[in-house]
Amino acid sequence: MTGPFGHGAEELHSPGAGDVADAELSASSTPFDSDVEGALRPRNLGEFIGQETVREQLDLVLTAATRRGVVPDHLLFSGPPGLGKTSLAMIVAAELGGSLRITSGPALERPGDLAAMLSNLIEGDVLFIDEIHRIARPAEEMLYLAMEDFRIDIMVGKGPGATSIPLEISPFTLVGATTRSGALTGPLRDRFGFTAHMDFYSDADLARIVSRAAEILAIHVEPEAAVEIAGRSRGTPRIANRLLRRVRDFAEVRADGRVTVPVARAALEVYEVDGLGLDRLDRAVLRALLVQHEGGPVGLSTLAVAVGEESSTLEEVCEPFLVRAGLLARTPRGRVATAAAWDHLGLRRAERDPEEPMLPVETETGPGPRG
Ligand SMILES: Nc1ncnc2c1ncn2[C@@H]1O[C@H](COP(=O)(O)OP(=O)(O)OP(=O)(O)O)[C@@H](O)[C@H]1O
Ligand SMILES: [Mg+2]
Repeated sequence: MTGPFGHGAEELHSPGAGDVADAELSASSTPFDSDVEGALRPRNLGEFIGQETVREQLDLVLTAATRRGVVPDHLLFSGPPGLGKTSLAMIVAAELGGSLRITSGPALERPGDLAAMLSNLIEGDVLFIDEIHRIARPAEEMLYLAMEDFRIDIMVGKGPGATSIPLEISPFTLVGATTRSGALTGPLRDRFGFTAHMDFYSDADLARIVSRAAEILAIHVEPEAAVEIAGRSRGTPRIANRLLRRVRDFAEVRADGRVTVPVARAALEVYEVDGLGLDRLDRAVLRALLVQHEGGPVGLSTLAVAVGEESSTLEEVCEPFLVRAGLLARTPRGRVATAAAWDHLGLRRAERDPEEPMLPVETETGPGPRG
């Protein structure tokens, strides 16, 4: 079917857009995972476990606005993947009784895409923009006016004859989520009235999350086994829920279906999740750092090439946890491994002449890091 919008629709499938979709698939979860994730999402602030500070602050913002009868300020949730940003956005809409419109930075390539969403909002709606740091510049500029004055300017025509028509939009609350708040421009960041910095969860909170998920999925998990799974979940609820499902598979196929500590341990060994919760990619990164680069310092992009991953995946997914676990440090000269990293992989640093300069690091695959 070809119509006046045929061309526009084709633009959506430009190679660039395809790359984005692929990157998203590999960086987050498979469609099947997200189905189950939906069932496990906390539905209100009371069900949301952990992040006490964020919960208290958010509760105040929402309660105060509701009492005054106004729409709450725009909210920004920042933190590594899987910590509950999308869940919190859904909770905000539920607590306010408005409906939730979901989009993402990469989907808002042209300002027209955003204008369509904004002009369809009704008062009290929550507009959720995931990965807001990836929004294209023209759409971002439209957002400034929309966030501040609940107004957008629609451009009509092209060239010198173009005019802009102001359009009122209904008061709404924008909820932005980002894994890289540092990548947000100053003007955009300044327009949020509240920023929630989500931190990794404690093992105790993760154990509660595992037990809650086990109950919803009707899996028998002993309390100590929940603690065992929690300890290997890299401080991340999404990983805790995923490990629980893999442990359940193992328990059903190789045991009597009940998850005990020995069952959990054996299962996690099969899935190559080690005692600290490092997975295959985390270990590959550490190994490249230790073996190929003698513990660093080495640039992030060099490490990414060594393990065949995108730099952004390393930076947003692996690195925050490796730093938190005390295995990796960031220095102005690059990433360095800590003593704990050598111990964890059971490797020993080669004896070296202390006078010998640390850089540049040459590897058998070619010259060392550039830039
Ligand atoms: N505080 C919590 N209590 C219980 N379950 C949680 C909590 N936070 C997250 N989860 C679970 O973890 C899953 C992932 O959370 P969510 O999708 O909200 O993360 P996210 O921060 O949006 O991740 P991404 O950056 O990858 O989009 C949810 O499906 C939910 O089941
Ligand atoms: Mg999300």
